[in-house]
Amino acid sequence: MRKAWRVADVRAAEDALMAHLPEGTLMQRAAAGLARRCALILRNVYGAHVTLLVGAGNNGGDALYAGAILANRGAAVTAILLDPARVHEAGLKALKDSGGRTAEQPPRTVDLIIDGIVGIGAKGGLRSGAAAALHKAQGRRGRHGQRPTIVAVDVPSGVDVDTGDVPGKAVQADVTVTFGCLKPAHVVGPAAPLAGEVELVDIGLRPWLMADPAILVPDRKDIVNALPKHRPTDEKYTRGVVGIATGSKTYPGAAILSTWGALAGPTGMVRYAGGARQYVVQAHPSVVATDRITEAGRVQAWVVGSGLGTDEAAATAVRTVLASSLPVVLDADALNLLVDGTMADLMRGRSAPLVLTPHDREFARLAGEEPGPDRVAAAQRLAAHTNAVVLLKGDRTIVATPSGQAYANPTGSAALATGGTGDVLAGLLGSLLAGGLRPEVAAVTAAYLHGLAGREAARQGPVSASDVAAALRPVVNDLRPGDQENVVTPK
Ligand SMILES: NC(=O)C1=CN([C@@H]2O[C@H](COP(=O)(O)OP(=O)(O)OC[C@H]3O[C@@H](n4cnc5c(N)ncnc54)[C@H](OP(=O)(O)O)[C@@H]3O)[C@@H](O)[C@H]2O)[C@@H](O)CC1
Ligand SMILES: Nc1ncnc2c1ncn2[C@@H]1O[C@H](COP(=O)(O)OP(=O)(O)O)[C@@H](O)[C@H]1O
Ligand SMILES: [K+]
Repeated sequence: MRKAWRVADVRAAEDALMAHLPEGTLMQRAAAGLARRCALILRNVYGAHVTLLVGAGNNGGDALYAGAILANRGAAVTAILLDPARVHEAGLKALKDSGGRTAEQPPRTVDLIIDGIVGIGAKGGLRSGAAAALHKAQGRRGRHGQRPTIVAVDVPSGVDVDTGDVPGKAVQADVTVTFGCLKPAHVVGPAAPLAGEVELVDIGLRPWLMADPAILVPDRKDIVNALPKHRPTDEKYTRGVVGIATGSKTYPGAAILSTWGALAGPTGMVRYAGGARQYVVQAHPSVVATDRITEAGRVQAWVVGSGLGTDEAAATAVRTVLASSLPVVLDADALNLLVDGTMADLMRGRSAPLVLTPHDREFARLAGEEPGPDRVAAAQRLAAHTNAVVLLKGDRTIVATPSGQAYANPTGSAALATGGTGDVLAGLLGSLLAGGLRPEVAAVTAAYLHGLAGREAARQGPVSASDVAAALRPVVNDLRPGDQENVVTPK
């Protein structure tokens, strides 16, 4: 897992580390890493035109020192000081001593813009002076007529570092060079795509980060490790059976899509219970279908939700699974049935895992408030309140546990923003739960695989939820560890 820490924890670690180092050491390390990445982007540093946007804090200091390193290597470096009365003096001196200069306007040629406007000290969106300087520099062209590359120092300026919110104007970076550790803005919210490619420079901070990370971000290895391995002795029941109670005669599509998602998961069998049974069996002959949950036979987890409606029969279905001692996923209509609070005790009193998968509007109905700018905190609050793992859907889907752990999914794809893809996700998630994964691991794994499937489907053209469902199986297969086989060695 990659990890992101909040600003207060970063500052505490920096203070602790700096107490052991000569003054300025951390900034020198940061600037060296920043300059190294800029040089790689420029390829020929000699003769390159670099413009620094320099704010009044240490973020500007980093930019000035990196500018000095590039100037020493023969780049023409121009610093635009956004607040000339408050500038990192030692950094400015270093730049000037290396042949760099200051100016009020960016020069005619700009190959590279270094955004040192503001870092972890940010408050609100870009201020007007900074936004104007950025706009001008971005309008220039490089030596070869190309648009300037933008490298953000630590974070793209203008974002809320702790939440990933973008409250106003902000820098859209090609590359962000960050120091010591990732921060939430690199991995969640609308800020994350503004960072472009994120490079983490080691400045020796990690041993001093005492606080727990605010957010975990799974990578491919985590998902490979999470996926169950089939044993040679497995049969369908030992692999787990997932029960799907979604869709209805009116909405059979939801049932077909969620069973499709479930079929891509690790379970040995998928049971369906509900009004769309005929359609489901037609689409997926391996599914064993009944009309009602109580008739379905044994399963190891239930998915109840989308397309079910919110009538008394639907409410009974939700109550039945909540009263069981099985892991449960509640999605879509099932979430709306929780809103009036009549099932609150049943829900909070469960000891078996429960995963809620709201999108923003479902979240607002359920929580009584919009997720707002801090989606991680919002998901954590709902998770604590409901005693459930909450998977808050979005372009960077968040998973939060009742104990306050939060994960951000890195694989989201706008291709998923199409009707029915949530049904596919819920089915897959149910299969992972029935396969024995802990609820937060199942949720994180499902979101990750679902995002990859969206990307894969998008390679073939416009995406529908069926395409995402069809793409899931090869995606899962690609990440699933090889099954144990009985290998017979010839004599
Ligand atoms: N600490 C360390 O050891 C290390 C720290 N390092 C570096 O220091 C950075 C943190 O530096 P920092 O604490 O000086 O704050 P910083 O991000 O420069 O911002 C403060 C300035 O920004 C201004 N400003 C605020 N909001 C704004 C906005 N929306 N738009 C425009 N301007 C805005 C604010 O103005 P004010 O509110 O005071 O008027 C003030 O002038 C960190 O991100 C990393 O790069 C590295 O060298 C590694 C070692
Ligand atoms: N812009 C986006 N980028 C990445 N993923 C997205 C985006 N928009 C939606 N998604 C994903 O698509 C799915 C949509 O689910 P949902 O809103 O329940 O739709 P439906 O109810 O139509 O199935 C979620 O997994 C969500 O995270
Ligand atoms: K910055």
